[in-house]
Amino acid sequence: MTTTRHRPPLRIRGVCKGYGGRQVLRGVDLDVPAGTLVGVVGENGAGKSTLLRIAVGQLAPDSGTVTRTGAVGYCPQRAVLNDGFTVGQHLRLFQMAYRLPTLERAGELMEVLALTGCRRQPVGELSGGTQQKLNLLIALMHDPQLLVLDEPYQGFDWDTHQRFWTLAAGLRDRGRSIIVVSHLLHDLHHFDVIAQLRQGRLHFEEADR
Ligand SMILES: Nc1ncnc2c1ncn2[C@@H]1O[C@H](COP(=O)(O)OP(=O)(O)OP(=O)(O)O)[C@@H](O)[C@H]1O
Repeated sequence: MTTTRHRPPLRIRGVCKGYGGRQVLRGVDLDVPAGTLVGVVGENGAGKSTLLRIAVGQLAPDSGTVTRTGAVGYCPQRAVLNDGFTVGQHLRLFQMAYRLPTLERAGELMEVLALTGCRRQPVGELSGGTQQKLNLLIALMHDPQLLVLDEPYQGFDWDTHQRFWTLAAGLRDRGRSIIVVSHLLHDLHHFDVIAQLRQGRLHFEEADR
């Protein structure tokens, strides 16, 4: 019998999904245990974003099951931000949504991602890479158990890109479960497990670390 104690924070079993008769996912199984950094790779259109949207519950599968335990942080491929609100207003909005007593963790992440100077700027005036930093910060600021990150570092400069990986490794070492969609070959060594999406199924390899 599977008990909650042994269940990984994310378990996906037999997930299938198609759009208008075109089958994209054909029976995906995935466990993301605590303290694991999983990379999801695959060619354009393979279904990576579809899988992540199903993993967080934003999209329903046609069949199969998804079980999650604990809080989830989701960084979508395209930032869902309001151009007219400042960075600080976004933080306060999500502080309420996540019911956080303080913005202490958000402040630490602002430092790590070099966002501190942007607090009063409206999002519509930020560069694409800076908007993406905020998109990522919003996924992390409640310190969730499960992190589901869809190409989270698009548009980051090299320094921020490196800091992202240090941050992700630190979270993994604190027992968080992390999935990252990546297109970048030089990032693969950061993963504990690489899951390649091919013809609607995941093919796994242990990463060389
Ligand atoms: N809402 C939708 N309606 C119809 N087709 C869709 C929809 N969303 C995705 N698709 C199609 O499903 C397939 C998988 O898309 P998805 O975005 O999941 O792939 P991906 O692996 O994330 O691609 P990329 O690497 O380009 O981001 C693509 O052929 C895409 O056109």
